Amino acid sequence: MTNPIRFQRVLLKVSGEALMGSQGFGIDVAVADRIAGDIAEARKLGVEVSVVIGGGNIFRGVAVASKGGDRVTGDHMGMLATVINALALRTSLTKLGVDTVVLSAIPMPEICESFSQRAALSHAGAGRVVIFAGGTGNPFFTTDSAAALRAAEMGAEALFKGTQVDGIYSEDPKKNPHAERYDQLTHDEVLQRGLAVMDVAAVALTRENRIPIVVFSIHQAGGFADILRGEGRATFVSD
Ligand SMILES: Nc1ncnc2c1ncn2[C@@H]1O[C@H](COP(=O)(O)OP(=O)(O)OP(=O)(O)O)[C@@H](O)[C@H]1O
Ligand SMILES: O=c1ccn([C@@H]2O[C@H](COP(=O)(O)O)[C@@H](O)[C@H]2O)c(=O)[nH]1
Repeated sequence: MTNPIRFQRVLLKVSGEALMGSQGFGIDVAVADRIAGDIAEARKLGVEVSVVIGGGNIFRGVAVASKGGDRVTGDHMGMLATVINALALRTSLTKLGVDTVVLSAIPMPEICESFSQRAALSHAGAGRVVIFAGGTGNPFFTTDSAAALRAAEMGAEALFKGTQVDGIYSEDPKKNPHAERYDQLTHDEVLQRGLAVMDVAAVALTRENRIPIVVFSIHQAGGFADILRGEGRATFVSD
C-alpha cells in the first residue's frame, strides 16, 4: 500500500491487551521488548515518536461497573494499569539504548514525571521517546481519547493505533471473519458507520484537529516502520 502522507512526528497508541502476548493477563516481557524494537526502528527513520499505552491487559474500569462496582474507582484502577505498562515499555526501550521518559497525567513523582505539554515538547525536542501514562487523567475516557488528545498537544502529524487487528473493517473482524476491510476512510465515515475500532470521542477529536489515524496490527513485527516507509498494511483515516 502507498502511504499518502509523509510523517516526521507521530503519536503511537500501543494496545495494552497486546502486551500480555499469549498469557491471559499482565505483561509478556518478550512482547514489550519487540514493540520497543519497532519504536526504535521507526526512530532510526528520523521520525519523532511519542507513545500512549493502554491498560486492557491489566484492568478496564467497565469490568468493575459491570459487576455493580463504582465506575470511577474502576477507571482509576485502569489508569494506574497504564502506568504499569508505561514503566514496562520504558524498561524495554532503555535496554535498547533509547532515551525514554514517562509522563503521567496523574502525579506520582516518586515513580515518574508529571505530564505537562511544555515538558512533553521539551523531552521530545531533546530526542527522547515520551510515553504518556495515566490516560487523560479523567474517568469515563479511554486511552484512545488520551492518544487523540496527546497527538493534538504534540502537534503530531498522525495517530498510529497499533491494535489487535490489521485495519478497520465493516464490523469487528473478531466477531465476523467475513467483514470487509478498508484501506482508506474519512473520519466522518468511521463515525457515521459506527466502526468501533476506536471510541467516538477519539475519532471526533482527531477529526476536529485534522489528524489522520492509521490503524495497523501491533503484532506485525516491523509493521510500524514499514508503514512509515510507505509500505505495510494499515487503514488510513483522513479527510
Ligand atoms: N469495525 C472494526 N474494525 C476493526 N476492529 C474493530 C471494529 N469494531 C470493533 N473492533 C475491535 O476493536 C478492537 C480494538 O479495541 P480497543 O481499542 O479496545 O483494544 P486495544 O487496541 O487492544 O486497546 P487496549 O487493550 O489498550 O484497550 C480490535 O481488536 C477489534 O477486535
Ligand atoms: O483517560 C482515561 C484512560 C483510561 N481510563 C481507564 O483505564 C482503562 C484502560 O484503558 P484502555 O483504553 O481501556 O486500555 C480504561 O478502560 C478506563 O477504565 C480512564 O478512566 N481514563
